[in-house]
Amino acid sequence: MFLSLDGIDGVGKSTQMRLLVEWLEGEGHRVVTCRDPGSTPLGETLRELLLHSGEDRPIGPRAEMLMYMAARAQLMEDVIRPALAGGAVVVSDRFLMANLVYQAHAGGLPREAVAMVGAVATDGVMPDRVFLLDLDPEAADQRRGREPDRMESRGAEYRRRLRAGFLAEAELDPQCVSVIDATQSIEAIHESIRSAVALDL
Ligand SMILES: Nc1ncnc2c1ncn2[C@@H]1O[C@H](COP(=O)(O)OP(=O)(O)O)[C@@H](O)[C@H]1O
Ligand SMILES: Cc1cn([C@H]2C[C@H](O)[C@@H](COP(=O)(O)OP(=O)(O)O)O2)c(=O)[nH]c1=O
Repeated sequence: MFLSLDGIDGVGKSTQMRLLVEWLEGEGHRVVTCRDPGSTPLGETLRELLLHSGEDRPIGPRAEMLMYMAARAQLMEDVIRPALAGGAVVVSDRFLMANLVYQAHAGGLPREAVAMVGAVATDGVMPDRVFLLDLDPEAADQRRGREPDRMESRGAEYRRRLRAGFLAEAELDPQCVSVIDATQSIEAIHESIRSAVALDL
């Protein structure tokens, strides 16, 4: 089974991922975790470039989209596909939905073009369930508690488009995407995620 968590920055993904993995392992499942972009040598290098490049190394919107896709393609080949083949539960911190939202809905690239590149990058392997943690961007900003990185410093309007983009993507695939009200307590959110996963397992 392949699960992913997504949503705007600071919404509580890492917190929920940790709790979900602890619970799954406690239930006796073998769990493989990853982060997108990242979790391979190429992916971590691309992540560093994507999140920490300064003005001396501009990254245009198309290059940015393709760099996220390249990181994901390597992640699929080296981590996700072998883990699924070996019977593990894969839990990914973000996946293709983030590309559709950050680079298409909020970033202005055509959604269908990004989706087509996504089909190549993932080789058609998609999460069985995506947990979308939904929160007002201002509330998420307050939770973050550190300096914004390159993606996080794009301003309030971009962040509002992100939230709307995530909700629009969720509406396109309500069977697969569970939208969770992230204003709830950490434990209440964990409980919703856990009960949905228990039904799927
Ligand atoms: N439901 C919640 N309510 C209040 N604070 C939360 C909640 N979930 C996470 N936090 C806090 O918000 C901050 C960001 O959470 P984190 O899991 O790192 O978010 P993300 O991985 O989405 O950036 C952390 O300090 C975390 O303890
Ligand atoms: C996967 C992905 C992430 N992103 C962005 C979202 C985040 O701002 C950033 C990295 O995500 P994340 O792992 O959430 O970083 P953090 O350590 O800040 O929690 O990259 C995209 O723009 N496109 C993508 O395809």
